Amino acid sequence: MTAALPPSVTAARDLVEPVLREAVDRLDPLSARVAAYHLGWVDPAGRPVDAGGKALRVALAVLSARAAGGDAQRCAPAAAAVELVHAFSLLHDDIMDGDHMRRHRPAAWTVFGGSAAILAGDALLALATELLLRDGTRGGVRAARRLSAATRRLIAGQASDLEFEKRPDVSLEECRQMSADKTGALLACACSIGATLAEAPEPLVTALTAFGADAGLAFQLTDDLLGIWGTPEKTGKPQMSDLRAGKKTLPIVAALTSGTEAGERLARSLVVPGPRSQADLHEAARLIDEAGGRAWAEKEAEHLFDLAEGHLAEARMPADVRAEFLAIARFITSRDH
Ligand SMILES: CC(C)=CCC/C(C)=C/CC/C(C)=C/COP(=O)(O)OP(=O)(O)O
Repeated sequence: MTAALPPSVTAARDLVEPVLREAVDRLDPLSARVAAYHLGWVDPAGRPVDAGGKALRVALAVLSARAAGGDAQRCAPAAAAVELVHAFSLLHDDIMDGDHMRRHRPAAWTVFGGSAAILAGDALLALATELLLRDGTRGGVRAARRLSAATRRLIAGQASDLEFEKRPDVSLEECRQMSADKTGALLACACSIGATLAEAPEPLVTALTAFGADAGLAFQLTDDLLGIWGTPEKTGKPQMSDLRAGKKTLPIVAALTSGTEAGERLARSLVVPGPRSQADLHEAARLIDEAGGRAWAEKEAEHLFDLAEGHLAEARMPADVRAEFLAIARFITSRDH
């Protein structure tokens, strides 16, 4: 069953959006225009719209402050910083992958051009650092260090993702590491940044980080599944673009390494050079399913949800905060967008 976006996400977005808007307003006019479009606040002509992302990382960051008994308002710049790193990564990812659609709209680079989109991404990354350094406490410095380390892992994961496109022999373990870096590291940082800022006891920060790492990998597995079998009307992105680009996502690698006849046939079809027809892509999706890649990914996402839940059970925090963390983790594994 598909879970709905939990209400805590909307409340956190309302808290953090003014901080994001104030930060983006300080950018040069071109970067500010591209960023406002990419963040879903305006249309290409600059008229106000409401077309943003799900704001999951913002919600997780605010929850992590509440888990530590910290002040949600004080955590808003840190939550905004995490969202800005996420926004930077999507802006650049669409350029690298040549993807034309993001969040049901033309990707920013198709509207403003690649150079302007690259600059806007760079500007968002710089803003993220500034926002974190505004909190001059020891917790603020630790939080800035953690976000910087997570950003380095996100970049390392993206580097592996690109490299794997050209390699037919990627192992499931390599693919898992790439996904943990590309997506899990920032989710883990979001889940612990508020507690880090509040200088919470180390066991709480460790448990929240572990929760976020497992939920983050489950997030990427679900994203990989939606990339093949999702509905573009819901995801806001074209179907099959990973397969078209030769990406080694987890369900694909699980199928390729399954030792099945379908996995062998999939491997042979993926090494054929040149553009793939819609029929070829549907056949590849069928082979992934037949080789067990889809079932494996669904089961693995469920297993990671259980692990994430276990980490939360170990941590001391108010019961309502735990319930809200779990609702987001449940959304992550059963979402359709
Ligand atoms: C350095 C670089 C270019 C890195 C790219 C890394 C990258 C694209 C990781 C994918 C993460 C992911 C699944 C995003 C969708 O998040 P979401 O569904 O929460 O997005 P939303 O904000 O649109 O809801």
